[in-house]
Amino acid sequence: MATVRKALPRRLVGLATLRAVSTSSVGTFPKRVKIVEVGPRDGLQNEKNIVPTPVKIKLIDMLSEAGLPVVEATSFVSPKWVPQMADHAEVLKGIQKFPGINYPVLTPNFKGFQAAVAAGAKEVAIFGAASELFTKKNINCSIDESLQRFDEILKAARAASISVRGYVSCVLGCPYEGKISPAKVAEVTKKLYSMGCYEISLGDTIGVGTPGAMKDMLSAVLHEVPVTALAVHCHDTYGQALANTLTALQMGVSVVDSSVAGLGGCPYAQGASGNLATEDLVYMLTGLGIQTGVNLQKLLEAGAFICQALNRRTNSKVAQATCKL
Ligand SMILES: CC(C)(COP(=O)([O-])OP(=O)([O-])OC[C@H]1O[C@@H](n2cnc3c(N)ncnc32)[C@H](O)[C@@H]1OP(=O)([O-])[O-])[C@@H](O)C(=O)NCCC(=O)NCCSC(=O)C[C@@](C)(O)CC(=O)[O-]
Repeated sequence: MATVRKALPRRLVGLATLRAVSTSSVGTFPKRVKIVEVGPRDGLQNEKNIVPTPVKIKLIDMLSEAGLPVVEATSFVSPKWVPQMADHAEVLKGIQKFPGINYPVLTPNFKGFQAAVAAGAKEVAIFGAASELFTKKNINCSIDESLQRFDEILKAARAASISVRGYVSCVLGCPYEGKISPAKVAEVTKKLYSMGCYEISLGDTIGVGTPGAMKDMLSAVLHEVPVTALAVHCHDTYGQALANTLTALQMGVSVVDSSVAGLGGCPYAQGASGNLATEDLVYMLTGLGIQTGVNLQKLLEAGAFICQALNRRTNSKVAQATCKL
């Protein structure tokens, strides 16, 4: 009598069948991708209710346990502007610092930089934009003024041997100006690179981009800045984040920002939804045979932890498919 094989539970099929395949048929990809986990900062900064500091610390520790090489921990911004990040020093001091993992923090100005260094930051991130209006709304100055502030940070950081990452927001569209030209993105990115940022993350802040727009924008930026100094940071408002990221990988980018459980949004970009979910990114990269060093099971646990703490359903498709939340 033929044995009847029972179907695997649907929630297990994806993980059970997930295996690396040769990527030669789908294009050229980097062998390894560095994932910059932005959940504790970008993911939480927009939360209305203040998340208790011990929850933030536990989340970061769980993400470190999961093997993320970079976990953006918090922002040394004005608590009047972003109250959720007011506990920045306690968070940075309270987390376990795993060897080999970087914990950058956002610093909009010299005051924030000094506070970050005093709290033990070894890496900071400055954040500019390719849009005048967004820059004004987000950090209350013009693009030129922002670059002057960043230059001050970069000089002090160099003297203190602190690495500086840069962000350029609104690379595929702005909530206030609409269309942003790839040439403007390339110009601002080049300036941050020339000033000394070792890596520049190109942010689709409101998640309006499509793979074609990503290709056009990156092509312009790649004329000015080497691909090894670039990262992408895609919000998923229109469901394009994974496709846009894949396009960037095909163009040689090997650093990708993402947020556990797809949490996130910018307080000064209303309607923007969360980032690309880290779980979904790791699932895709594993399937492509691209190394990340991330333990997907532990990452799913970190996502379940923060969703429970926020009383929120996860935005990660992989987590939805594999967890009973
Ligand atoms: C830049 C400022 C401070 C200018 O804000 P301002 O009001 O022009 O600042 P100011 O220099 O006039 O100072 C006003 C008050 O803020 C204080 N202050 C001044 N600086 C700091 C500081 N660093 N830390 C703490 N306090 C600070 C300062 O001491 C003073 O206090 P008061 O005398 O009134 O008591 C403000 O606009 C700000 O904090 N903006 C941050 C906005 C933000 O965090 N946005 C989200 C991050 S960006 C993002 O999410 C996009 C990204 C990166 O993910 C990529 C993407 O998706 O595209």
